[in-house]
Amino acid sequence: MRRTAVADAHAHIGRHPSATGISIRRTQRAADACDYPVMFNHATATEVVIHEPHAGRYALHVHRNAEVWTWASAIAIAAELRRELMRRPRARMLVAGGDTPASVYRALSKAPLQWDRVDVALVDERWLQPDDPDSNAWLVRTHLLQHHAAQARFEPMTQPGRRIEEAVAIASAHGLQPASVAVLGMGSDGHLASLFPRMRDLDRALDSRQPYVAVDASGCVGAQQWSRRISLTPTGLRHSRSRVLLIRGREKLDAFEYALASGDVESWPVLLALGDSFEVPLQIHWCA
Ligand SMILES: O=C(O)[C@H](O)[C@@H](O)[C@H](O)[C@H](O)COP(=O)(O)O
Repeated sequence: MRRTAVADAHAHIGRHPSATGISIRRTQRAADACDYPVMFNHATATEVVIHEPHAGRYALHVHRNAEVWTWASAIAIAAELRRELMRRPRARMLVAGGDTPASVYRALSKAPLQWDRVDVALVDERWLQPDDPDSNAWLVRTHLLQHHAAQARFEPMTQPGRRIEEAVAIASAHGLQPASVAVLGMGSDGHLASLFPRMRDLDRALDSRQPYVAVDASGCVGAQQWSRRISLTPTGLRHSRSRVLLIRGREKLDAFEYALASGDVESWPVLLALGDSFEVPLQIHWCA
């Protein structure tokens, strides 16, 4: 049976505990695990860094540059989908919006998978119609649902004439199905999906038993001009078998480290992706 890129990365590693208590694992040939048209020499391009106190909660894949980050992230996501398709008739994937994941989605769209057996849904959406270039649906259609991935089945949340309550109910009904992977983004303020630090609706979203809620992010800088949104909840995230967090830039890595140090979910909702209830660690892919 074919191994996943991430599994191979872990299988081929040599482990070097450092003086700081951070152990660094150097990957070798992780990209060989996937029959992608791999366009870079992946060997020794990536380090997996695990802060020991959080071992088992997350692994941080540090990539040498944006190209390696793009392809390694896409390969890791494709491997999750492939593994699911080997076991089940369909695979479900949740995807984030924002600017960061566009190149990963373009690379992923070329993965040789049976995309007609893949369902794609959003982690969150701004309350915009799907043909609005600022909507997350537009991002997904433009960058992910291309090439092979054009065969995937996409569930946009918004539609002309659909009220926000209906959109939430429909997304929540679909969101009860298990997803093989949730592709997540994070704002520099530590927001996850559309769960913003100290947002007025945050407690309700955190306590919700539904996979999605409508939120009012007025006053939250990270929400930019789109304060009305629909977001995945912690309940919704628990329906994903694996989580991949895509971040780039020193500012976001620093924010993540502040979040870990603080441990305060209301100030750093990204911590929800780490929760103790998950069976597999969060896989973070980062480059400068
Ligand atoms: O609709 C949104 O704004 C997003 O889904 C959001 O949660 C995003 O993932 C982060 O804000 C990161 O966005 P950037 O990649 O643009 O920094």
